[in-house]
Amino acid sequence: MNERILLIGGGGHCKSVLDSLLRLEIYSDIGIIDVQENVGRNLLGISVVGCDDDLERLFKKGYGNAFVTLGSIGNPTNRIRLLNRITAVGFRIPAIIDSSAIVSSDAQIGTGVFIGKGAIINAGCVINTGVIINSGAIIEHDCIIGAFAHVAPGTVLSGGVQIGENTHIGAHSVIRQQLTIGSGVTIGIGSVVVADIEKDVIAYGNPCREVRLSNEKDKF
Ligand SMILES: CC(=O)SCCNC(=O)CCNC(=O)[C@H](O)C(C)(C)COP(=O)(O)OP(=O)(O)OC[C@H]1O[C@@H](n2cnc3c(N)ncnc32)[C@H](O)[C@@H]1OP(=O)(O)O
Repeated sequence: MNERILLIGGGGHCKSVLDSLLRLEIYSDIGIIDVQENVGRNLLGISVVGCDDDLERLFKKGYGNAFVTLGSIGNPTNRIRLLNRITAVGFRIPAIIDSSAIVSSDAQIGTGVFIGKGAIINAGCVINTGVIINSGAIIEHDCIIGAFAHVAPGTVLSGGVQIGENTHIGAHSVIRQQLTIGSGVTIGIGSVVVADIEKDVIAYGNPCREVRLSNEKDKF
């Protein structure tokens, strides 16, 4: 346990990732990157050691790993920007999987992926770069989750579901087997999805219906 890691973004999602990380006991030194006014504060006993402008300096100081801990509900633009930034600096970017999650050895997990407490990823799944599989989500066999998607807590993806890039699946939703949900979609909390959903829409309800197109106002 002699590796050091920076967590990029010190809000609520960081707290979840940090809690998982502390239980894993992989890293000897964890630092948080946040806005300038938060430098010196701490989260779960871990210090905010700098802001975005300090990344190069901290990399040279020996923080070899970094992980984006900014959350998103619908628009992952900032998560993508930060992942590109830490990649450019040269950090190694791990996947972080909570010790209580069950992940099939037959699943492929990309870099920068977070898998939260009690989540299940079954055989044949592909979880692409920067995806968040949040607490208690069940991703059944052969699902493919596009980069930077967020599957919120308690969601159930039946077998063979495909989720597009940047899509948010609202907490406690259920998706019928073999369906495809496009990229840039937000599915509302508690939805029951029984048909494919096209890209760039907001959809919710039981049965889940496309309500309107995604636009900048909607993507919060
Ligand atoms: C760890 C974490 O916390 S992860 C985050 C988990 N959270 C989520 O996943 C939240 C996802 N977001 C949602 O579900 C949101 O409700 C959205 C994106 C679907 C809609 O948000 P908004 O556009 O702000 O909708 P708003 O709250 O104004 O509601 C508009 C209407 O839609 C209805 N509505 C909103 N969401 C839903 C939903 N999920 N199911 C059914 N109806 C809904 C509202 O009741 C309202 O109806 P009305 O016009 O008859 O009063």
